[in-house]
Amino acid sequence: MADNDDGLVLNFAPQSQMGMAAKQPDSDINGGDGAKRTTKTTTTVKNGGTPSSSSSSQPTGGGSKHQKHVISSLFTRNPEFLESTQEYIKTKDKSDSLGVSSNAVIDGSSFGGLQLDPDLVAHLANKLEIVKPTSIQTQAIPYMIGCTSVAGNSGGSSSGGGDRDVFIQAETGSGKTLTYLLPILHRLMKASMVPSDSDRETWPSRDVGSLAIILTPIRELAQQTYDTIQKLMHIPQPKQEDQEDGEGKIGSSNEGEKNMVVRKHWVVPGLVIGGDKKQSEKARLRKGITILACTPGRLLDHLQSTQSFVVDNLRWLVLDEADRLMELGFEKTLKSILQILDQKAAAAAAAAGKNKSMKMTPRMRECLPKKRQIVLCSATLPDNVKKLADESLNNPVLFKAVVTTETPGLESQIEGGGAGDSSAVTKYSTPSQLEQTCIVTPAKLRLVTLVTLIKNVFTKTPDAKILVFLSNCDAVDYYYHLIGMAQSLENEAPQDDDDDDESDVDENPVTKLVNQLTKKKNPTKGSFDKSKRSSIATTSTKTKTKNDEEEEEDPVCLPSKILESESAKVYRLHGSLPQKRRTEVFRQFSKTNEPSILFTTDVSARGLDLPNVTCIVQFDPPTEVSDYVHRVGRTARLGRVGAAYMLLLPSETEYIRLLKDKGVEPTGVVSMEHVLDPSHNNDSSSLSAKKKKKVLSNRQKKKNAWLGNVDENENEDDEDQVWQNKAAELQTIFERYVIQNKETSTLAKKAFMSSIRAYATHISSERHIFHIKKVHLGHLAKAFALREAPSQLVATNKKYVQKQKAMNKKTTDSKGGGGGGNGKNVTKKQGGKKRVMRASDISEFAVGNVADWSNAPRSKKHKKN
Ligand SMILES: Nc1ncnc2c1ncn2[C@@H]1O[C@H](COP(=O)(O)OP(=O)(O)OP(=O)(O)O)[C@@H](O)[C@H]1O
Repeated sequence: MADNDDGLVLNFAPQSQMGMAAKQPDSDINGGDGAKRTTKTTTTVKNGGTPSSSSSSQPTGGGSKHQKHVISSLFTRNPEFLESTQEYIKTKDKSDSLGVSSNAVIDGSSFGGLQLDPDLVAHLANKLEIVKPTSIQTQAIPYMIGCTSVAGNSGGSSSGGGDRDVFIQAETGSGKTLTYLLPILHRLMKASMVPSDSDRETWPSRDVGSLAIILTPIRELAQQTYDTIQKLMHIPQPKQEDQEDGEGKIGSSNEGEKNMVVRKHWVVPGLVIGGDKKQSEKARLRKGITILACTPGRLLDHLQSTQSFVVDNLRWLVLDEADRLMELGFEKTLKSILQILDQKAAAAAAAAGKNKSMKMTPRMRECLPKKRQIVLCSATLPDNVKKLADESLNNPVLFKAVVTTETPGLESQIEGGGAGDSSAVTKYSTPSQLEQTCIVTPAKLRLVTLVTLIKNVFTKTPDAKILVFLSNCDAVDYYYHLIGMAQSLENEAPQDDDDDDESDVDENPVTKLVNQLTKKKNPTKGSFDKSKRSSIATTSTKTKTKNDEEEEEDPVCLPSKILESESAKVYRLHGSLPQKRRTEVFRQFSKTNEPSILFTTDVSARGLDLPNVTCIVQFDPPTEVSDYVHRVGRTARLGRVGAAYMLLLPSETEYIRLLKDKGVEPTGVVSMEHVLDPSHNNDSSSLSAKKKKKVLSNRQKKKNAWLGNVDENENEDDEDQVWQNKAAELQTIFERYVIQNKETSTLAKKAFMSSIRAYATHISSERHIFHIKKVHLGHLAKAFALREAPSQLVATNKKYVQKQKAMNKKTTDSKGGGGGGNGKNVTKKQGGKKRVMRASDISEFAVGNVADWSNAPRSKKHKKN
């Protein structure tokens, strides 16, 4: 254990008085030149342990002026971040942009004006309170329902457009789902019209099979789309006598629709996602699902194995979050899906040519697209999607609500079927009313900054709903437990207090805390033990018995005791949870109006429309800028306000420039003091001034310390002392909780290692910013409330690597060197040797070579070796 990072460092004397226990500066791997070196350390107290005596001649209780300077090691040896010297903090002027909402509905417009079916318009207004369209809806809906053609269109239908493939590109929360769903429903409604005196046999039926497939990369998104379709489908069927009053369809001004009635019972929505019972899905597909929401893997499975799944007449294939669906992992599945759909369509067309019925009524042929239309939909348009447009789409037309590229005329390039200039810089756009702040915080302070930030949000908005994005499932599990279970000392049950008197003498909160910690005789006792866990669970489906206590099902959420918001609930959502639990969490977090935090991976980054999310926190930066756009897009939806925070290490601040290059401009960049120090909470400018002054006087203070002089900036230091003590106290609570709870300690180590692995997965163009060698692993351990030096973790990791190697060998042997399962094996060259990583080694969205990070220098000694 490297003790330099392991505990509270209490500073009672100038360095001139320091003895052997004085800290040596860490190796320069952390933060380079900017690393701040402490000069006042004399006594090290390991959290939860006994103060280790140093050679300091100073007593540990009150007395000299310097004795009240208690600086936690949290605040020493951190790399500097001086806001005023960073040119990229000149962010856009808030007052210029934040007032205008770029993804809101358009005043003075209406869905009726878009030529949508009047019943549908009435239903939207009366039941769903959707009256005015957004910009992207105004642009794309008229074309997709076949009312308008596109200038220069050579491939549109005779009905004036609507049949070409479509790309819908607009900001997050701008209503893209309704943009493609409303035209589909409108055309299905039209296809449902039959002459009022017609025979039942001539009515459209479910036998026609699936006419629209909506493909999404994530199950929750498929579920959400399915729910939306269901809501839209609840259009009341007009009474027959009303429809047959001689005027035909109510509200229709179309001559051809006179004496027609709507028979829409055959339009049935369905959902097919992995993790559900396949047999029941098969049964539903056999009966006929007209609009199917699904995920790629399960769709391909049914296309290959469910004979009764009819897709011969498919008219719409919507790829929601198209860029994600085209990424590695989905690309192959998607290609296979397209191949099968093409084969089936060709076979059906040939059969129809031989006079075999395709179960399409004449009205269907008239109202639906003449052939399958592919609709690609996303807030981001990277190059791989342009490539897809070039290769697979039918003369596509692009509808976009924002400028996405610097290259003028991209729209026409896509319309013409070209992939565009691959050298063009892809530009993204985030809602203009979204407040985006980057918080630069040293690795050691990441945890306390996160928790204090959450507390600050709850203070400002007591019923806030917060999403915290992490890079991997293990980190989600860990922080969910930590924030959900740890509690402050005041909330703790009284302990044995044999020697209480001593602790009351010292008024310093940190010392008091340390004294309390050293009193613990049995570390497994206390308020954090396992048995307590069940008692604070809010929702548990199982009745607890003695025997099954160990296996007790996890609750859906935990009531946090650490967040100073009495009723704050902590949730978690990631791809390794059972599907039932995922659905439960998604639904509960969606509908809750209580203050809540959802710890999640990128599984929640795209498409999810979680109502009233106040704020997004990116604790781990995303691995691509497009992911940043989607993550922050979970708030500030449809013209509402929202805030997004991203924590960056001082060594990562260049990422802000990279964001700017891609069109994403944070509205503020601040250091962690802005969060931790309450006096700065609402005034970032004063922070800069204060910070600047502080850094400038740093040398002088060091000098004073060496000379044993009284510091002139003492008052300012006292102010800092308060919030620094508070932060240290918070850190200690977490560290103690981890130490006392074996289960959490294991989770913490797992989370640490998975996070390091995930760090290695940043795309190559970002790797110079997010390079593991720039991260001080000892400092980073603090962010996981771990006091163990990484060397201990490395030992664990070595075992892990060996185990994985053995497993890989087994897999390679048994499969004759081939890849396994759905995932791809990644071959990495290491030290001249090839090492195969199985896809199963990799946490969700957290691919990386386990061995990479252990090669990073961890200490001077290690570096030398
Ligand atoms: N015209 C409208 N009027 C009122 N509400 C609308 C309108 N259009 C969409 N909505 C609602 O706005 C919310 C956001 O819509 P949606 O999820 O389709 O956004 P999106 O553009 O697909 O976002 P993302 O890119 O994050 O997937 C939904 O709750 C939807 O029902």
